[in-house]
Amino acid sequence: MRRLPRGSKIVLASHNAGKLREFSALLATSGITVISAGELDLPEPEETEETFAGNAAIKALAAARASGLPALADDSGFCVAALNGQPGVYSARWGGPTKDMTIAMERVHAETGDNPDRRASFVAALCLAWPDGETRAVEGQCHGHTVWPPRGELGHGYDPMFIPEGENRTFAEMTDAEKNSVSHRGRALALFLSECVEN
Ligand SMILES: O=c1nc[nH]c2c1ncn2[C@H]1C[C@H](O)[C@@H](COP(=O)(O)OP(=O)(O)OP(=O)(O)O)O1
Ligand SMILES: [Mg+2]
Repeated sequence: MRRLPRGSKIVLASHNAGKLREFSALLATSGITVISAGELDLPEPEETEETFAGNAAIKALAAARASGLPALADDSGFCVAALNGQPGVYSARWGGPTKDMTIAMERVHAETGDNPDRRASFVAALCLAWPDGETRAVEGQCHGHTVWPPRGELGHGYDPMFIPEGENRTFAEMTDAEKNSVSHRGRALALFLSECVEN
């Protein structure tokens, strides 16, 4: 399996500002230079797969082919036990056409109702794609539980309604560095750096 040389320039195949901010902090000391899909004006492909890994591959391959550079995509979501793992790969779509995360959190709350099972987790699948079509995937998870009402102004997405195991603050009450040290994305990226980048 091909590894990414240290010093590589890659495309971060995401249009999500919150993810991009977390990735730039996580990659700051890696020696990898990143340019975002937005900076290259790359389109957002349709996420037609039923799995995080499948959708991450769609996004990474589209960006790698369009840019001629290796591309790293993140497909992630919020999986609520009381909702049989929903919204899952539909997490962004639960926010409607404008991806309004207040609407998405309210829908999770409404559909959970008075179910006492508050377990939830975040999942992030990362896919590195090369312009010739080779791909490499890793996954990270972060388990915890939901709270209502939402708390905190930091973070993004469903962060204000999620408390990771061993914490009493929501992700939106933690700094990026604190969140990255335990999050699904932080864990997936640590695996990516150890398995997919030359050391
Ligand atoms: O750390 C997180 N903290 C809170 N919420 C999160 C997180 N990670 C993913 N999420 C939510 C946001 C979005 O509703 C969905 C991802 O959807 P997903 O398609 O992967 O991303 P996206 O459409 O926002 O941007 P893009 O596809 O361009 O990367 O899960
Ligand atoms: Mg998306």
